[in-house]
Amino acid sequence: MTPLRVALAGCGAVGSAFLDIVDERNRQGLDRPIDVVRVLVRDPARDRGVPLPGDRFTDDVDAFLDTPAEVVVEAVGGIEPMLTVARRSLDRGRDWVTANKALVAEHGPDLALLARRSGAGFGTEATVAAGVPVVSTIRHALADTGIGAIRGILNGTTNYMISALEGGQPWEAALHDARAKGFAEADPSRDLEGLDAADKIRVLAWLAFGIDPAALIVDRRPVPVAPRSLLDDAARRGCALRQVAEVRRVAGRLQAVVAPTFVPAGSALHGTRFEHNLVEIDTRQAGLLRFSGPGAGGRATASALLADLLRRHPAPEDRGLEAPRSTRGAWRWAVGFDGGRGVERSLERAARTREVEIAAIEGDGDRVRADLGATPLETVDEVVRDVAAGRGAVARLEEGCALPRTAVRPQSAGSPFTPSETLP
Ligand SMILES: NC(=O)C1=CN([C@@H]2O[C@H](COP(=O)(O)OP(=O)(O)OC[C@H]3O[C@@H](n4cnc5c(N)ncnc54)[C@H](OP(=O)(O)O)[C@@H]3O)[C@@H](O)[C@H]2O)C=CC1
Ligand SMILES: N[C@@H](CC=O)C(=O)O
Repeated sequence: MTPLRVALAGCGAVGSAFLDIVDERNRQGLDRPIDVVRVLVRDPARDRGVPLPGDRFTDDVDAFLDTPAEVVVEAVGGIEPMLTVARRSLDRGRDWVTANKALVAEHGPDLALLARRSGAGFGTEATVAAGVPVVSTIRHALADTGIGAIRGILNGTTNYMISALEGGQPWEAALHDARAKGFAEADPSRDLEGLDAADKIRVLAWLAFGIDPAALIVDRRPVPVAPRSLLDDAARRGCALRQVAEVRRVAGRLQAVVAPTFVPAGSALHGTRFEHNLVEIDTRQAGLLRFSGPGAGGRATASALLADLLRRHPAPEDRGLEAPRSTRGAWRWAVGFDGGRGVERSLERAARTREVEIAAIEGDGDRVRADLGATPLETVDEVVRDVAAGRGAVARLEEGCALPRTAVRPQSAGSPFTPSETLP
């Protein structure tokens, strides 16, 4: 298969994670290989420990643009020189896939128009909420069905720092960690002052309401430095502090805000912690939709870049996986045993006696975890009793598919499992 040629702009937190993911994917050898033919950086001589030869790196924008590639992936940030690189790439009909929300918030509609004219793809999934697919949800899955409001936590760095402060970490140490983990912008004041979240809410407003994102005025309030006293105030009122971004239709107009906000304890906003993001979409037809997951970090963002890229250059339908001919081998009950010598062999024997299939088993003698095939609960109970009684092991039920009880068997007398922390 001819490889798909990609030119990558940027090899920081996001760009280097993109190279790692591409390398892992190429090694699996299942899909069309991706060849990253050029990487644009400021310092091409620096050893970055990435799976790509050093001679692919350049700081020369013209050399970067002149390298033949079907797709340009951008993970640099800021307006220039990336606006020029985007325009020139799209003009040439190259797909442009970007994580740069500042650029899309300022120039998204112009770039989308350029892409339409040249027939190039324009992928922006990675600009908002990193690994959480809200961009394509709003653009494609919801299309023009009607959105009343979008609200959520859109900045992983600020949320990470607030969570760290809640856990007793000093503010400066939290900032240090957020930078070290690759969450923060090159200038972290963009995170804390709400500029990053404002760019993201502008991008979402463009996609949801068709407004020029650059024209949307966002009422933006910075998170104060070391907001310990705000956290305490919030707690006294049964709330927690979060940086919340929102855009809402009000009387035929759009109102947008990014601000440190008291949110009720126990709410989804409160439950969103560390670098996770939450996006709530108030839809006219389907009610409130909620999306959450890692909203910052190299790998989560690179995953969104790769998804945009693969949407235009899909993998072949046949991935060499065989469709199962029966449901045998699919797990139905996950059980674990602690203690009791030889518990693994005892489990195998009990399963054989009761004609229960063991789909997978792993253990180290005294601790065993097994996936049992589709089996009525009372048979699972019997197997577990046999093992636990004979070996003195403690059994845990981790997960199971609640098949109906069989008519012929008596109801089990009490559960042989000890309560498991993995089940609510
Ligand atoms: N980090 C994250 O969690 C997320 C980031 N994003 C966005 O992704 C983009 C990249 O972020 P991130 O990887 O964190 O940033 P980094 O600061 O870690 O990396 C930026 C990269 O761009 C290169 N670069 C910077 N300026 C130039 C320039 N003028 N010419 C050529 N190369 C340049 C740098 O080169 P060098 O290495 O030589 O300095 C570096 O490799 C930004 O738009 C960001 O907002 C989006 C979602 C999440
Ligand atoms: N700095 C941003 C990175 C992702 O967009 C954030 O913290 O959310």
